Amino acid sequence: MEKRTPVVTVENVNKSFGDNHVLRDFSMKVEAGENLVILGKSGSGKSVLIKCIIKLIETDSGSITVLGKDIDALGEDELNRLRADIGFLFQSNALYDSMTVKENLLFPLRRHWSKEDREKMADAAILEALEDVGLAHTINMMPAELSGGMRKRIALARTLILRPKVILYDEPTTGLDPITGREISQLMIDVQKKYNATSIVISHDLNCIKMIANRMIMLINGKNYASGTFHELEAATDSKIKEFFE
Ligand SMILES: Nc1ncnc2c1ncn2[C@@H]1O[C@H](COP(=O)(O)OP(=O)(O)OP(=O)(O)O)[C@@H](O)[C@H]1O
Repeated sequence: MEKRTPVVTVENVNKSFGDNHVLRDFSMKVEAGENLVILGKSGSGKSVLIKCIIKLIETDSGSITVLGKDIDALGEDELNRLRADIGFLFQSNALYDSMTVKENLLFPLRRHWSKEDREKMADAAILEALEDVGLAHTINMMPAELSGGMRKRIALARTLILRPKVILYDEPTTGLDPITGREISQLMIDVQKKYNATSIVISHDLNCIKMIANRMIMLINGKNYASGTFHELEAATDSKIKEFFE
């Protein structure tokens, strides 16, 4: 895909829960190869927005196009195929505690690869994904035997195994110490370079954001309030933007 093609387009999206109007005519475009960070206060709707992008949550109005497909026009099978191209790294990692690292990585392949492909290629794919995150030696370990940073890496490896074109990260460094947070941020940069994936990252962590963001969007009062590079927004005089950097 050539540079500057929108990979995700969100147009005038509204989403309410009862009388809680979370997204208000929210619009954004994300271009191929970008590392876009969405910054907003707790409860501002960042998770709701990325869940709308993979249709885990239905919007009330507006449109969302991902990799050229209007997600509201897709049937269940097409939506599933599209979801294989979109990696979602949950804040909780969502690893299965009763499965080994290898079994955790096999899980998405069971859903999206044929039995024949799995028999031929799963072992090599699992090893490569683990090598990408520097954890090949943990292949037979259980998640409980790993540190928080290692679990985050395994969750990322499980996302990478399907070679997603778009990766959605929900607060990837929350709960990690600053050094581990930096390592994860560096890994996200490395992954973006290796696979030329497009990343949409929700984060409050200014150190992480400063490292990874090519561009940022401020989600304020349900709207795309401002967009720019870290340095542009850091230098903004608008009080609503300034408070994030203080
Ligand atoms: N399934 C749901 N049902 C009802 N309300 C919801 C649901 N999901 C989210 N909300 C509400 O939508 C608002 C935005 O939530 P969201 O999780 O997107 O916030 P956030 O910006 O990601 O916050 P944080 O940084 O704390 O994770 C909150 O008021 C939340 O209570």
